[in-house]
Amino acid sequence: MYLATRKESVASPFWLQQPAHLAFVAKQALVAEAELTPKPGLVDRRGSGAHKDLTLARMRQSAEAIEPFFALMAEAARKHSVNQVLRQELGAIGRDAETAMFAVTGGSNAHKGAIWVLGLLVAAAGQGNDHSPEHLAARAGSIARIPDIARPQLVSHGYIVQNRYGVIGARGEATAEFPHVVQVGLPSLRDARAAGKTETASRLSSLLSIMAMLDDTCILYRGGLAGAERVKNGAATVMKAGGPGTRRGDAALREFDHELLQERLSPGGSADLLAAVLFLDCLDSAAASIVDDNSDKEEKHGAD
Ligand SMILES: CC(C)(COP(=O)(O)OP(=O)(O)OC[C@H]1O[C@@H](n2cnc3c(N)ncnc32)[C@H](O[C@H]2O[C@H](COP(=O)(O)OP(=O)(O)OP(=O)(O)O)[C@@H](O)[C@H]2O)[C@@H]1O)[C@@H](O)C(=O)NCCC(=O)NCCS
Ligand SMILES: Nc1ncnc2[nH]cnc12
Repeated sequence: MYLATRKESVASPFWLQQPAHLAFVAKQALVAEAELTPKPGLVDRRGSGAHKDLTLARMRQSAEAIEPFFALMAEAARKHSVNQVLRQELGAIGRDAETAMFAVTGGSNAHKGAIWVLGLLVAAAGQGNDHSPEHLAARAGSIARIPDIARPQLVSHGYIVQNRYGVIGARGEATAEFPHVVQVGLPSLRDARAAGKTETASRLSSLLSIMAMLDDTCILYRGGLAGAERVKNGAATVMKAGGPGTRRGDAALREFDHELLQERLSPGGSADLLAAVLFLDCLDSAAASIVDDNSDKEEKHGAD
């Protein structure tokens, strides 16, 4: 049986490229991220983590509310090449999605970063039939590098932290073509699966690997440089202890979660990037399994 290898370019069938389908996969990635338990400092099935204004129900409502906007982004991307007109349309749709998110969450910021990250990846996926993670991240990066000329001058947490500490933040992650998604989170997810870990432990491993490396502006805003250093070290300690799904790794994870709750630190940026990992993994696996199925049929025909 022919198995597509990761380096090969796998053409996705047309239905995988449909805006509604891409939006559904993006929404599911957000719901899967929110439901993944136990995540350090974040909202999960156990409760609100280090947040006062977010709950799992609100995260789900937010994901539902922004799903139609992902479909509009994919639709816009089909109509244009990577150019300024597309960038403006995506920016306008993204801001409408933020408004819809704030409306259903009563003003809480559940998914602003995710609208940005997944919006760009959905747009990239809407533009063609190569759904390999590397290709989508590169195309999304080239959209993100086009200036958003209609952007209102907002003093966001990310803006404050970028000026204070010189980190690149959510915008820099995208313009650099999502290194923490493609080079850190996705390999970690797949390595953990290959090592026989459960899907939950594999997703948690992916999250912790990202947390150990990312300059998360949410952590920096609340905890400063010292807090950010403690979070990176804490996540690395869990991974060095064997990672989630091992006795020592789970014990280290419990301790780490406790520390984040005490210090009110929540890695929202890392959570968004985990959702991006799950989105890319789903598209890639779907395309690869379809190639696998078709090739199997071709082989049988050949043998007849
Ligand atoms: C380009 C934008 C991302 C705006 O950039 P800016 O730097 O101004 O960003 P912020 O408003 O601070 O939001 C960025 C969000 O991105 C997530 N994030 C953080 N660090 C990283 C990173 N290194 N890489 C990737 N992503 C990162 C994070 O989102 C999550 O955290 C949110 C909660 O954060 P915050 O509000 O700070 O914290 P609270 O707990 O609510 O506050 P307090 O309680 O402490 O007061 C949560 O939403 C998660 O999603 C950052 O918040 C982009 O948004 C933009 O330009 N949008 C305009 C529309 C557009 O063009 N859209 C494009 C569509 S394709
Ligand atoms: N699970 C989660 N908890 C808190 N903030 C988040 N931002 C994105 N996902 C999150």
